[in-house]
Amino acid sequence: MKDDIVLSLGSNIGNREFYINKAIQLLGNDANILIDKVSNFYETSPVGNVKQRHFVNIALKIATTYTPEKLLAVIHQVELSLHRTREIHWGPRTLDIDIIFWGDKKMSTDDLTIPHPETFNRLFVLVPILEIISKQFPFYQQISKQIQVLQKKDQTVSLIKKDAQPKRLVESSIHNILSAIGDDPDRPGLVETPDRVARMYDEIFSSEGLENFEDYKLFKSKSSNHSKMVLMKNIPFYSMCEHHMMPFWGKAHIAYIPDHGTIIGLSKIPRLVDFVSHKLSLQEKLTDDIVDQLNKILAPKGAAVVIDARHMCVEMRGVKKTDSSTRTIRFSGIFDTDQDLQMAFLNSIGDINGKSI
Ligand SMILES: Nc1ncnc2c1ncn2[C@@H]1O[C@H](COP(=O)(O)OP(=O)(O)OP(=O)(O)O)[C@@H](O)[C@H]1O
Ligand SMILES: Nc1nc2c(c(=O)[nH]1)N=C(CO)CN2
Repeated sequence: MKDDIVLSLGSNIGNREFYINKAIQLLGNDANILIDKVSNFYETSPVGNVKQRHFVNIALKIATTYTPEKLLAVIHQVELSLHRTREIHWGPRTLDIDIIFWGDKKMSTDDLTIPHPETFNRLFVLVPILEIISKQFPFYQQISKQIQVLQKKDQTVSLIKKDAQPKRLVESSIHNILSAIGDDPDRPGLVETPDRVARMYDEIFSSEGLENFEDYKLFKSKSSNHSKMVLMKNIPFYSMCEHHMMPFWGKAHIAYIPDHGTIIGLSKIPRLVDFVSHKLSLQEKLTDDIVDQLNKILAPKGAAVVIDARHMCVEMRGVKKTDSSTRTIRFSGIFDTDQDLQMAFLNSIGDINGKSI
């Protein structure tokens, strides 16, 4: 990991700051990528002939063990996860990531040109980059000179107030809530609470904005055993209900019948449960999400999910039914029609009378 690699990110559809933050998070989650510096966020006028909304742009300095081609593939995957489609050249997008510099490397293939060919025509690329590179960076002089040239043209690039960035928005909202409930957000016990809650939200809502579970590997097996039920039970999860933003938590029991010997790595099933539960949801929705994702990924002959959960919004407020638990069940494919299979699944997870978790 030696070259300073510089990326430019832009978004002009939906919640632009959210998409940019999510992309930073997804890139940072990759074990082969180290995020070294993140620039401020800028609102920029669209460059090119397409009439469209203003963009939010930032620059990242990263290090990676990937080759440029492999990094481009990872970038395309991140763009895809964030609903990026390629319709209009230079047109609106939820997210665009370009590789701008790779140290002082110059290369050009059918798929990749470094430095990015438009770099020195784009103020929205250069201004954020200048902020995160050192004076020793190979293109430093050229970048700062070209910024002065472009500033005389019609491209606008203005710093977005830090308060408009998602983490800051959560912090200021929590600060307001603390005041609104009659507490003093500035007392010693609470001064760090907004920052703590914002960081916690990053963790417990890490799947917000992501539709598809992608962290899995499928295997093909010829063994006839692999047409039998695969069942994983007692998978613990924590989620937050979308009605009250209060926790609900419990255990998921998941089974599927492989089709044509296609199976999924076992550790990926709990990861799938984490994926669907790390966003605002409902128990019913979580149950459906697990089945739907399994169907999408594996196309099994059938899938079955039982979730037993306790809900803070039922126990701590309103009806206050402490210790009550809720069971949701969903079958698909042959589980839907084969009652023997349903019973086999329910018997295997035990406790079909729904004893508390
Ligand atoms: N340095 C680079 N960084 C990212 N993509 C590049 C680069 N050089 C060439 N490409 C190629 O450009 C293709 C189109 O990229 P993309 O759809 O992001 O274009 P665009 O955003 O419309 O235009 P631009 O790349 O000028 O911002 C990519 O599939 C990739 O193969
Ligand atoms: N301001 C701004 N304009 C653009 C951008 C962008 O990210 N920011 N991206 C484009 C295509 O890559 C085309 N035009």
